[in-house]
Amino acid sequence: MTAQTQPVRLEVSDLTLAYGPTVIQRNVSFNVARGSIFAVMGGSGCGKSTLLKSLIGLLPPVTGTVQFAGESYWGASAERRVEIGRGFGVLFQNGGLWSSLSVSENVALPLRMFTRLDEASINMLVRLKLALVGLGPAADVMPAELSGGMRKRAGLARALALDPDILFFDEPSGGLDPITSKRLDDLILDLRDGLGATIILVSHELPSLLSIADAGIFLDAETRQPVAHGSPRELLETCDHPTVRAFMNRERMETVKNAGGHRNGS
Ligand SMILES: Nc1ncnc2c1ncn2[C@@H]1O[C@H](COP(=O)(O)OP(=O)(O)OP(=O)(O)O)[C@@H](O)[C@H]1O
Repeated sequence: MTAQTQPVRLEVSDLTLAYGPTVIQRNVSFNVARGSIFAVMGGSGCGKSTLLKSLIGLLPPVTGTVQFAGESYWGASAERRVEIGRGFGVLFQNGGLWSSLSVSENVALPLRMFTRLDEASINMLVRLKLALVGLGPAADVMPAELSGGMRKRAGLARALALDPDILFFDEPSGGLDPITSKRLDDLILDLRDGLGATIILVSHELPSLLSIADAGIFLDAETRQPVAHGSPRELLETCDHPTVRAFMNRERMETVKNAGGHRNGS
């Protein structure tokens, strides 16, 4: 079964998002199929992170609905929203690690907070999650000692700690060199293909978008609404909206420029 024929995992209808009186986006509607990677695209400041916030419980929409597996998220009680949120795994832009905790303590944190597992079980799960992202040997390392790519992978291990139903990634490859970024993309594809994960991803890294996303939406900062729906490849090849074209061309130029750029370890 392809991603397109899978049941809908997330359904967003007619969202309006605002900070106080300032509307950031309106008329935002899309579906995400179970086991697919969905990209939220658009230029700087168009509202990608704001949309993500409204999906993970940090910003109530002004109007519209968000449904997970058919259940209205913002229509549910606060207690129920916490329960639904237990099924979310979130990877923040900089990895979002606690600097005073080692890598393994960071990954253990959600297990300690949200489960009644004993220490031995927590240790075993932490080892499993770190192995999954290739960070087994770095279990005792402090975040400050990690490279950018390792920090993202540690954040990913923590996002996976509670075996989430759905993963949200904010700029997973932002700030990484092309090789490290490609490794992270491969890891994200493994999560989809190996574990059947459903992933919502905010990104403006074109190579990454093209290689991993199955579908997506393009938000426009000027009109404050979505101007295109489709996979990044479809938008690149067929969309003639000027903002989308400008984004694709600019990101392509950036990619060419960065191809000879710096190389960090991962
Ligand atoms: N807490 C906030 N209060 C008021 N305005 C905000 C807040 N957070 C973001 N904004 C504004 O909302 C708009 C959208 O911001 P957002 O971070 O969602 O955009 P983005 O597309 O994720 O940008 P980028 O790609 O640069 O990260 C911007 O104009 C931003 O200044």
